Amino acid sequence: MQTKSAATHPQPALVLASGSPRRSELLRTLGLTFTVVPSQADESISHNQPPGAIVEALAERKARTVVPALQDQADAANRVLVIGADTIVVVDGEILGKPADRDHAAHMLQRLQGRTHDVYTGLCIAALPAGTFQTAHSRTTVTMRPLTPVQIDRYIATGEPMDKAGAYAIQGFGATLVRQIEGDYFTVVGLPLALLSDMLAAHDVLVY
Ligand SMILES: Cc1cn([C@H]2C[C@H](O)[C@@H](COP(=O)(O)OP(=O)(O)OP(=O)(O)O)O2)c(=O)[nH]c1=O
Repeated sequence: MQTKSAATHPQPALVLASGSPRRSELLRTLGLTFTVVPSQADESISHNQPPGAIVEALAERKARTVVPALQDQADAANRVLVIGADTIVVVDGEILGKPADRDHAAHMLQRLQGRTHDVYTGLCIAALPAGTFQTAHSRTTVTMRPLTPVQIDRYIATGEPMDKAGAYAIQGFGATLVRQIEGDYFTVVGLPLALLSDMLAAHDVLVY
Protein backbone atom coordinates (compact mmCIF):
# COMPACT_ATOMS: atom_id res chain seq x y z
CA MET A 1 0.00 0.00 0.00
CA GLN A 2 1.22 3.49 -0.79
CA THR A 3 1.45 6.51 1.47
CA LYS A 4 -1.55 8.68 0.60
CA SER A 5 -1.04 12.36 -0.08
CA ALA A 6 -3.69 15.06 -0.25
CA ALA A 7 -2.24 17.14 -3.03
CA THR A 8 -0.23 16.60 -6.18
CA HIS A 9 3.04 16.80 -4.22
CA PRO A 10 5.18 13.66 -4.36
CA GLN A 11 4.47 11.49 -1.33
CA PRO A 12 7.02 11.70 1.46
CA ALA A 13 8.79 8.51 2.50
CA LEU A 14 8.08 7.59 6.11
CA VAL A 15 10.84 6.38 8.43
CA LEU A 16 10.08 5.07 11.92
CA ALA A 17 13.04 5.83 14.19
CA SER A 18 12.21 3.04 16.61
CA GLY A 19 13.29 -0.50 17.39
CA SER A 20 9.99 -1.17 19.14
CA PRO A 21 8.02 -3.96 17.42
CA ARG A 22 4.85 -2.51 18.98
CA ARG A 23 5.38 0.83 17.27
CA SER A 24 5.93 -0.87 13.89
CA GLU A 25 2.80 -2.96 14.35
CA LEU A 26 0.71 0.06 15.29
CA LEU A 27 1.99 2.12 12.36
CA ARG A 28 1.19 -0.79 10.04
CA THR A 29 -2.41 -0.73 11.28
CA LEU A 30 -2.74 2.71 9.66
CA GLY A 31 -1.93 1.07 6.31
CA LEU A 32 1.10 3.28 5.73
CA THR A 33 4.27 2.17 3.96
CA PHE A 34 7.39 2.92 6.00
CA THR A 35 10.91 1.77 6.76
CA VAL A 36 12.38 1.24 10.21
CA VAL A 37 15.68 2.77 11.29
CA PRO A 38 16.09 2.12 15.04
CA SER A 39 17.51 5.05 16.92
CA GLN A 40 20.55 4.66 19.17
CA ALA A 41 19.67 7.81 21.13
CA ASP A 42 20.81 8.25 24.70
CA GLU A 43 17.59 8.02 26.75
CA SER A 44 18.90 9.70 29.89
CA ILE A 45 16.65 12.51 31.07
CA SER A 46 16.68 15.57 33.23
CA HIS A 47 13.89 15.11 35.79
CA ASN A 48 13.25 18.80 36.37
CA GLN A 49 10.93 19.23 33.39
CA PRO A 50 7.23 18.38 33.08
CA PRO A 51 6.66 14.81 31.80
CA GLY A 52 5.16 16.02 28.51
CA ALA A 53 8.29 18.07 27.79
CA ILE A 54 10.48 15.07 28.67
CA VAL A 55 8.78 12.66 26.25
CA GLU A 56 8.74 15.27 23.50
CA ALA A 57 12.45 15.93 23.98
CA LEU A 58 13.23 12.19 23.92
CA ALA A 59 11.07 11.61 20.83
CA GLU A 60 12.91 14.45 19.11
CA ARG A 61 16.29 13.08 20.19
CA LYS A 62 15.37 9.70 18.68
CA ALA A 63 14.29 11.31 15.39
CA ARG A 64 17.40 13.50 15.30
CA THR A 65 19.78 10.54 15.61
CA VAL A 66 18.55 8.99 12.37
CA VAL A 67 18.28 12.23 10.38
CA PRO A 68 21.97 12.46 9.31
CA ALA A 69 21.80 9.07 7.54
CA LEU A 70 18.78 10.22 5.52
CA GLN A 71 19.62 13.84 4.81
CA ASP A 72 21.49 13.16 1.57
CA GLN A 73 18.57 11.21 0.04
CA ALA A 74 16.04 13.98 0.71
CA ASP A 75 15.25 16.84 -1.65
CA ALA A 76 12.12 18.75 -2.71
CA ALA A 77 10.99 15.84 -4.89
CA ASN A 78 11.90 13.19 -2.33
CA ARG A 79 10.64 14.34 1.02
CA VAL A 80 11.25 12.18 4.08
CA LEU A 81 9.35 12.24 7.38
CA VAL A 82 11.11 10.67 10.35
CA ILE A 83 8.89 9.61 13.25
CA GLY A 84 10.34 9.33 16.78
CA ALA A 85 8.40 8.33 19.91
CA ASP A 86 9.01 7.89 23.61
CA THR A 87 6.86 6.53 26.45
CA ILE A 88 7.20 6.99 30.20
CA VAL A 89 5.05 6.16 33.22
CA VAL A 90 4.60 8.78 35.95
CA VAL A 91 3.37 7.93 39.43
CA ASP A 92 3.29 10.59 42.15
CA GLY A 93 5.71 12.71 40.15
CA GLU A 94 8.20 9.83 39.86
CA ILE A 95 9.20 8.84 36.33
CA LEU A 96 9.38 5.13 35.55
CA GLY A 97 11.13 4.08 32.35
CA LYS A 98 12.01 0.51 31.39
CA PRO A 99 13.11 -1.71 34.30
CA ALA A 100 16.80 -2.57 34.52
CA ASP A 101 16.15 -6.07 35.88
CA ARG A 102 13.49 -8.21 37.56
CA ASP A 103 13.95 -6.61 40.99
CA HIS A 104 13.51 -3.21 39.43
CA ALA A 105 10.38 -4.44 37.64
CA ALA A 106 8.99 -5.77 40.95
CA HIS A 107 9.69 -2.43 42.61
CA MET A 108 7.89 -0.57 39.80
CA LEU A 109 4.85 -2.84 39.89
CA GLN A 110 4.71 -2.54 43.68
CA ARG A 111 4.58 1.26 43.22
CA LEU A 112 1.85 1.03 40.56
CA GLN A 113 -0.47 -1.66 41.98
CA GLY A 114 -3.78 -0.53 43.47
CA ARG A 115 -3.48 3.05 42.25
CA THR A 116 -3.63 5.48 39.38
CA HIS A 117 -0.71 6.65 37.21
CA ASP A 118 -0.20 8.53 33.98
CA VAL A 119 1.39 7.23 30.77
CA TYR A 120 2.91 9.88 28.52
CA THR A 121 3.96 9.27 24.92
CA GLY A 122 5.80 11.96 22.99
CA LEU A 123 5.96 12.09 19.20
CA CYS A 124 8.32 13.93 16.90
CA ILE A 125 8.12 14.30 13.14
CA ALA A 126 11.31 15.48 11.49
CA ALA A 127 10.71 16.73 7.94
CA LEU A 128 13.50 16.52 5.37
CA PRO A 129 14.91 18.33 3.50
CA ALA A 130 13.20 21.20 5.38
CA GLY A 131 14.93 20.25 8.63
CA THR A 132 11.89 21.06 10.78
CA PHE A 133 11.03 19.16 13.96
CA GLN A 134 7.44 19.08 15.19
CA THR A 135 6.69 17.53 18.60
CA ALA A 136 3.56 16.78 20.62
CA HIS A 137 2.52 14.39 23.36
CA SER A 138 -0.47 12.52 24.66
CA ARG A 139 -1.31 11.43 28.22
CA THR A 140 -3.50 8.53 29.37
CA THR A 141 -4.46 7.77 32.96
CA VAL A 142 -4.34 4.12 34.02
CA THR A 143 -5.62 2.59 37.26
CA MET A 144 -4.07 -0.74 38.22
CA ARG A 145 -5.77 -3.38 40.32
CA PRO A 146 -4.28 -4.25 43.72
CA LEU A 147 -1.67 -7.01 43.28
CA THR A 148 -0.10 -9.35 45.80
CA PRO A 149 3.67 -9.95 45.75
CA VAL A 150 2.95 -13.44 44.39
CA GLN A 151 0.90 -12.03 41.51
CA ILE A 152 3.69 -9.55 40.75
CA ASP A 153 6.29 -12.36 40.75
CA ARG A 154 4.15 -14.50 38.46
CA TYR A 155 3.66 -11.61 36.05
CA ILE A 156 7.39 -10.83 35.97
CA ALA A 157 8.09 -14.51 35.27
CA THR A 158 6.28 -14.09 31.93
CA GLY A 159 9.21 -11.89 30.82
CA GLU A 160 6.79 -9.32 29.48
CA PRO A 161 7.72 -6.36 31.72
CA MET A 162 11.38 -6.10 30.82
CA ASP A 163 11.27 -3.77 27.80
CA LYS A 164 8.18 -1.81 28.80
CA ALA A 165 7.94 1.54 30.58
CA GLY A 166 6.50 0.96 34.08
CA ALA A 167 7.22 -2.78 33.72
CA TYR A 168 3.87 -3.78 32.22
CA ALA A 169 2.26 -4.19 28.81
CA ILE A 170 -1.43 -3.33 28.64
CA GLN A 171 -1.60 -5.11 25.27
CA GLY A 172 -0.36 -8.41 26.74
CA PHE A 173 -0.73 -10.35 30.00
CA GLY A 174 -0.59 -6.90 31.61
CA ALA A 175 -4.19 -6.36 30.47
CA THR A 176 -5.15 -8.43 33.52
CA LEU A 177 -3.50 -5.89 35.84
CA VAL A 178 -5.56 -2.92 34.69
CA ARG A 179 -8.84 -1.81 36.25
CA GLN A 180 -9.53 1.31 34.20
CA ILE A 181 -8.04 3.64 31.61
CA GLU A 182 -8.96 7.18 30.72
CA GLY A 183 -7.60 8.46 27.43
CA ASP A 184 -6.13 6.97 24.30
CA TYR A 185 -5.20 3.26 24.62
CA PHE A 186 -2.51 3.60 21.94
CA THR A 187 -0.70 6.20 24.03
CA VAL A 188 -0.11 3.44 26.60
CA VAL A 189 1.15 0.96 23.99
CA GLY A 190 3.61 3.59 22.74
CA LEU A 191 2.22 5.23 19.59
CA PRO A 192 -0.83 7.53 19.90
CA LEU A 193 -2.39 6.93 16.50
CA ALA A 194 -4.94 9.76 16.53
CA LEU A 195 -2.28 12.34 17.43
CA LEU A 196 0.14 10.85 14.89
CA SER A 197 -2.46 10.96 12.11
CA ASP A 198 -3.04 14.68 12.83
CA MET A 199 0.71 15.35 12.74
CA LEU A 200 1.10 13.42 9.47
CA ALA A 201 -1.86 15.28 7.94
CA ALA A 202 0.01 18.54 8.57
CA HIS A 203 2.64 17.11 6.16
CA ASP A 204 0.02 16.10 3.56
CA VAL A 205 0.09 12.44 4.55
CA LEU A 206 -3.48 11.23 4.95
CA VAL A 207 -4.22 7.88 6.50
CA TYR A 208 -7.48 7.55 4.55
C1 LIG B 1 3.06 1.09 29.65
C2 LIG B 1 3.42 0.32 28.41
C3 LIG B 1 4.61 0.55 27.73
N1 LIG B 1 4.92 -0.15 26.60
C4 LIG B 1 6.16 0.06 25.87
C5 LIG B 1 6.08 1.11 24.74
C6 LIG B 1 7.54 1.39 24.47
O1 LIG B 1 8.00 0.48 23.46
C7 LIG B 1 8.23 1.04 25.80
C8 LIG B 1 8.86 2.27 26.42
O2 LIG B 1 10.15 2.42 25.91
P1 LIG B 1 10.60 3.55 24.89
O3 LIG B 1 11.94 4.01 25.34
O4 LIG B 1 9.52 4.57 24.72
O5 LIG B 1 10.72 2.79 23.51
P2 LIG B 1 11.56 1.51 23.11
O6 LIG B 1 12.89 1.49 23.80
O7 LIG B 1 10.70 0.30 23.27
O8 LIG B 1 11.75 1.71 21.53
P3 LIG B 1 12.51 2.90 20.74
O9 LIG B 1 13.21 3.79 21.74
O10 LIG B 1 13.46 2.20 19.81
O11 LIG B 1 11.40 3.61 20.00
O12 LIG B 1 7.21 0.55 26.67
C9 LIG B 1 4.06 -1.12 26.10
O13 LIG B 1 4.34 -1.76 25.08
N2 LIG B 1 2.87 -1.35 26.76
C10 LIG B 1 2.50 -0.68 27.89
O14 LIG B 1 1.42 -0.94 28.44
